[in-house]
Amino acid sequence: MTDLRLVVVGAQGRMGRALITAISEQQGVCVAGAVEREGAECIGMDAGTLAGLQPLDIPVTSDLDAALDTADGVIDFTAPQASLAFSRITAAKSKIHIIGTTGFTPEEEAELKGIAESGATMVRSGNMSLGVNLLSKLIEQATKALDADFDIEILEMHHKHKVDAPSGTALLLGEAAAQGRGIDLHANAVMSREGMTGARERGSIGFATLRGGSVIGEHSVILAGEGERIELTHKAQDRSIFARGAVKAASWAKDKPVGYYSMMDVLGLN
Ligand SMILES: NC(=O)C1=CN([C@@H]2O[C@H](COP(=O)(O)OP(=O)(O)OC[C@H]3O[C@@H](n4cnc5c(N)ncnc54)[C@H](OP(=O)(O)O)[C@@H]3O)[C@@H](O)[C@H]2O)C=CC1
Ligand SMILES: O=C(O)C1=N[C@H](C(=O)O)C[C@H](O)C1
Repeated sequence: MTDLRLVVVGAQGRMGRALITAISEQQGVCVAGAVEREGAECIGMDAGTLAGLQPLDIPVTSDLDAALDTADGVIDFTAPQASLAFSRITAAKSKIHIIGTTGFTPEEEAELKGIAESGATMVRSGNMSLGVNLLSKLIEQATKALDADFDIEILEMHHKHKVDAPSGTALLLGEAAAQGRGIDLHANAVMSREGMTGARERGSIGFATLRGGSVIGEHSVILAGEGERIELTHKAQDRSIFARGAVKAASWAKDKPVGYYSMMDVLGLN
């Protein structure tokens, strides 16, 4: 069987380089293209060299449209507006589009879903790791079993370069907690606290964000009751967990109909 041919967009980024490495290491897939923004200093450079590997004979370009002519799909960990622009291309060409980008507004998310349904086979998740997706299932079970006497608080820490908050993972875990409790996340979320906030509202879901250093990604969901506290935590130690998850999603998507899927679909956890 021929390899699944994948283009990495945002090739120069932290995740772009981890993706080139993960695709190169895995059987059944290959790097078919590497795309960066027009004018980026890495345009023309070899994708393998960019990722710190042996040369792959794939030069970085700024033209996703052309790169996709000889590829099956795209893996995209970039920025919300870039992912939206790329999705119009993947949908027009009926390709696989795996999106790890976070920080979409609810309106942008709805737009992305509509574009996917018009032609792409899209998998999008705020976290592509097996561990976080399994954790979200455990959180759903825990919040289903415990009533609102247990306060739900979600704490996350990431590296100093991260530009969106709360993280995509924190929101994903918040959705799982809300789902377990049978409530709407957005109606019950408290995204930050400052000053005379008043006492905590029963049934709300609180978020707290820390940023610093090189932390790859750490998330805790705390269920705080009277006299006891449960903490469910995931700590990412290497970006390869996200990259391997994204490659798995692309392989899974290969024979799936056009549509908008999540990592829970890929992992059979839905
Ligand atoms: N779902 C998951 O499992 C994970 C998600 N993420 C998410 O992935 C995204 C990227 O993270 P990270 O790699 O750390 O960020 P980086 O800033 O290191 O990388 C993003 C890359 O995308 C490029 N880019 C942005 N806009 C465009 C464009 N229009 N055309 C081409 N390239 C573009 C950037 O180029 P430039 O620098 O020129 O802007 C940069 O090279 C974030 O949203 C992050 O939250 C990260 C890890 C795991
Ligand atoms: O920006 C990052 O680095 C990460 N972003 C994702 C998120 O927003 O949750 C996933 C991971 O935690 C790393």
